[in-house]
Amino acid sequence: MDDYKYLFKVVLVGNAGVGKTCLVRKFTQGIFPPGQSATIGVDFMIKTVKVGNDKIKLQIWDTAGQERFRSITQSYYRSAHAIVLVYDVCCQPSFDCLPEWLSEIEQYANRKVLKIIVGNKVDKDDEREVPERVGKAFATGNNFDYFLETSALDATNVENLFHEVAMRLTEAMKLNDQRFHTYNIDANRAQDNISLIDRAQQQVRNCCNR
Ligand SMILES: Nc1nc2c(ncn2[C@@H]2O[C@H](COP(=O)(O)OP(=O)(O)OP(=O)(O)O)[C@@H](O)[C@H]2O)c(=O)[nH]1
Repeated sequence: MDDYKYLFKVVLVGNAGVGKTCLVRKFTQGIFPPGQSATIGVDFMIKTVKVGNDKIKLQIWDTAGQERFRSITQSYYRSAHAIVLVYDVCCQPSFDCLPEWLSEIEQYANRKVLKIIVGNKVDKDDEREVPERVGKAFATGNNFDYFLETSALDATNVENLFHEVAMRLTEAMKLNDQRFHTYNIDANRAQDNISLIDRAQQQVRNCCNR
């Protein structure tokens, strides 16, 4: 049976060629696709993970990094629970474009979206152009919720990335549920109060009517 506690929509964005599709396929299918071609528009894959005893369904949207698809991909931001902004640690221009991606996120995504930044391709350490501390500083300085370096090729941190997303969203959702529950209890109490007042007024009215 397809039972799960929550379904979360996770959207990957970032420059063309940074490895978004490879990250998604490594996580969902366990493979590093050879000769991965550029994404056209958007694509999505689903994987269920466990957070504690809860089954969480992740609907992972892989968007095209190419500029010509930007207007299509922008429409996927709004309903995202989490946005994973990916750059390539061996490609300085992909890091330099992060402010542009950030302003898109701020413009199109929900204000409360979980914002994660990922530096991919750490397996090519000898070709690294962006030091880890620089990525981390960008993440902290721009209020990202989480920063991680990954490799879709050798699987470094790929599971960690999506599990962290699932865990943080589940925590947020449970907190929200609790608040909602408390709100309902308060609302019920308020109802009780109103009905008590009503009854009291009724009695007063009855008294006066007598
Ligand atoms: N060494 C190494 N190469 C990677 C890694 N991830 C992706 N690649 C390579 O980078 C290239 C682009 O990967 P994609 O996953 O297609 O990149 P993308 O971000 O989805 O690109 P668009 O679909 O055009 O936006 C491919 O040749 C991959 O084989 C990685 O972690 N390490």
